Amino acid sequence: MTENEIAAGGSPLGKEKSAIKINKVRKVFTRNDEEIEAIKEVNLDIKEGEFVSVVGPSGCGKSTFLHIVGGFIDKTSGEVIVNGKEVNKPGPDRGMMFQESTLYPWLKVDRNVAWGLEVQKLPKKEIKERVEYFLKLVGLWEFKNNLPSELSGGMKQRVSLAKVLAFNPEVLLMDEPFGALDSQTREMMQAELQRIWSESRKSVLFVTHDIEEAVFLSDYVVVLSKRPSTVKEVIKIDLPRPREISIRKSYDFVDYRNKIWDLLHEEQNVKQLRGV
Ligand SMILES: Nc1ncnc2c1ncn2[C@@H]1O[C@H](COP(=O)(O)OP(=O)(O)OP(=O)(O)O)[C@@H](O)[C@H]1O
Repeated sequence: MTENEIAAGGSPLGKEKSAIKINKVRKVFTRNDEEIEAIKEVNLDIKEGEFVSVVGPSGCGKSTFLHIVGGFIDKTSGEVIVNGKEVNKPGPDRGMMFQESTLYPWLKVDRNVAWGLEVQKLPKKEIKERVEYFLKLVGLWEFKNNLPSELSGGMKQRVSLAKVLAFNPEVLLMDEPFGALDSQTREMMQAELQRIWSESRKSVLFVTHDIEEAVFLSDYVVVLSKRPSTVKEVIKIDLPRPREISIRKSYDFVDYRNKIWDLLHEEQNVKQLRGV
């Protein structure tokens, strides 16, 4: 995916397969007879295996956008296509992860990961294998018999990730998944997510407020404008992988960070001048 291709809403000649294609998505909320235009128009084409982050000024519509892709919020117009199929409701092809863990407090870790698979009535042997594989992948197999209340915030989010991956979704949609964690745990989780992503090679759409998190994890960072949002710029993050935590100190990393910071602050300044 190149910047021009994304800006143009896709790569007509591209050989790589699209994982998530967003065509002219617009969203207007209605509250007390008042219309609130959250998203003016977003076009994106995320190829299979890409990690794409979305950043933008507070309230610009990032979560709304991700929830539209997840099928949890109806769009006003436009099209969302995941692996060739138009989506209008939640489905197992899209695994969603939120800021707060969605684990059941009364179920042990392994049962939490198994729960959705049991609902889907998968064979017992397959459930057992998937639970073991994904708990090992997130490094928490030895905590399989613990309750969520016995885990730290970072561990809970790793279990949540194992739970989502166990469904084998085609794409992962992540809404500030590390937003509630302290900065050190957050850095550790970012490194973990990079490792897990490189092993699973899922396509990821990741919403964050944290510019460094976006640069560290992503192939592309999509910068949204202030509300009603449009795609202001798409930045290709051309840093080698795997990325060590120390890459944050490199000249190139700081350069990407500053560029995105400037783009976001241009948006915020316009807002302040207007007194909004
Ligand atoms: N259900 C709703 N009804 C009416 N307006 C809504 C609804 N949900 C969101 N909005 C509005 O849409 C806009 C975008 O909200 P959204 O939460 O998507 O932004 P965001 O970029 O994720 O915000 P933040 O960065 O603060 O988390 C906001 O103005 C918000 O008030």
